[in-house]
Amino acid sequence: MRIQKKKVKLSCIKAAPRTPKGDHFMLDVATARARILENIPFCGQETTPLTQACGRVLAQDLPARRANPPVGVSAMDGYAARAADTNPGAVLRVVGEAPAGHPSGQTVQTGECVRIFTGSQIPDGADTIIIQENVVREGDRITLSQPGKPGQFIRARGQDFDRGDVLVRAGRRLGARDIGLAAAGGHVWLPTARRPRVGVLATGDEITLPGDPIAEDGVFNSAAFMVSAFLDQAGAEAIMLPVARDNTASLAQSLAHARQMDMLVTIGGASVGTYDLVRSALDEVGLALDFWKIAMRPGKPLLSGRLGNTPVIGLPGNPVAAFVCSVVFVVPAIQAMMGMHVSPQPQTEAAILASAVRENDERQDFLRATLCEDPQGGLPRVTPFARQDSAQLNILAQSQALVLRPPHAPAQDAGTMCHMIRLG
Ligand SMILES: Nc1nc2c(c(=O)[nH]1)N[C@H]1C(S)=C(S)[C@@H](COP(=O)(O)OP(=O)(O)OC[C@H]3O[C@@H](n4cnc5c(N)ncnc54)[C@H](O)[C@@H]3O)O[C@H]1N2
Ligand code: MOO
Repeated sequence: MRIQKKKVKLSCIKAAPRTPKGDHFMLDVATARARILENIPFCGQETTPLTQACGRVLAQDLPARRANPPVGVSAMDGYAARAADTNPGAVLRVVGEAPAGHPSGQTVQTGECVRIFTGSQIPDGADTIIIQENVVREGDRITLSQPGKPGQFIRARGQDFDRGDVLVRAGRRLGARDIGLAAAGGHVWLPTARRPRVGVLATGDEITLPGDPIAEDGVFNSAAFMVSAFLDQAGAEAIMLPVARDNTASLAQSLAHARQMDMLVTIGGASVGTYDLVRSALDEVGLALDFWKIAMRPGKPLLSGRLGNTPVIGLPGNPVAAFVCSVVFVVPAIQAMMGMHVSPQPQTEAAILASAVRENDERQDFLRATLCEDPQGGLPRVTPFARQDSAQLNILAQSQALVLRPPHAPAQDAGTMCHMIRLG
């Protein structure tokens, strides 16, 4: 299968949100995610050397260029013989030797054998391997103490895979084992999806680069570093843009380069304050807005749209909200852009609540939680942190899971089941 450049359904993107319900309307999380994913174009492919392909996404099915093993080979050090000759006590004549990589070229006749090693090609006529521990050798004779069964210790040609077999499917993010398999199949260059170039644009007058002099009320740019690291980890090439200030001129200057990116992610300035200007600045440069505001905590002022062909996701400025929205929306969008299969619903796991939770309001909650595996193999137990403020990075960093709570979920006691997303 070759990944086709996905036709973008531009019809879905209109100059105005598809939900003309006013600025108080919040789209549900599942619909927001599905709408982001349905408008993601494939980022294109390139050829990558095998040595640099780990972590990249395969863009075409990879057929084996030859069988593995390419010929029948021995799985042990010993003697290749005819099984019919190998009764215990039988004496065979050693007529040759076949080190791995040096086939003997002989045909084993009745009463004969060939000295053989692990990985050596099986000589014609032989159909069994007698391991060397089960023979006594004197000169060019061996005396057998064990019989040999046909096929014993022989790896048949193509036992692992045949020529033309698909080794790795398009859309798979390659791990070390896939690299080994591709190498075994004779590939040294792989067709991979390009790493999507994602512009990460933090905004705000208070936002300062770590290391720079900082005002008393200044805030270090944690969110852009965190989101960029997370996107790099997911296979993208995050490009951290200079921080835009809270004025339309600065935002317009930063957004001028956005169309050269495969995706633009803004951070902050997404809410309703006087200086939350990201949406209006994006409007100025021609954003086709799909939606703004979702029923999610953290993450309410999330924005999605398109600048020309470049998908734009506007993340809330609170760093925890920016990260959780990256888990639920941005990384899946990057994965879809690289041709990976992404489910419209976030992949969750069942877990047991280790502490009680309150009833929920209209926003779907993603509670930061610690996780404890059950040594008996039952469901893991999750404990949401008491403090769920979306500015608390320390708690986010200690979290191992996000516990999902649907809108209007009733209060739940400790010991009841819930669903969670495991954090890596
Ligand atoms: N009246 C209302 N106020 C707010 C609402 C609302 O619905 N009505 N929503 C709240 C929610 S929810 C969120 S989330 C925030 C998001 O606001 P913005 O996206 O406009 O973000 P900012 O105001 O720019 O920043 C919020 C907060 O995060 C800090 N920040 C911003 N960028 C970064 C960064 N790159 N690294 C670290 N920290 C960052 C910023 O200093 C603020 O403290 O709005 C609520 N308000
Ligand atoms: O998205 Mo906000 O972080 O709920 O505060």
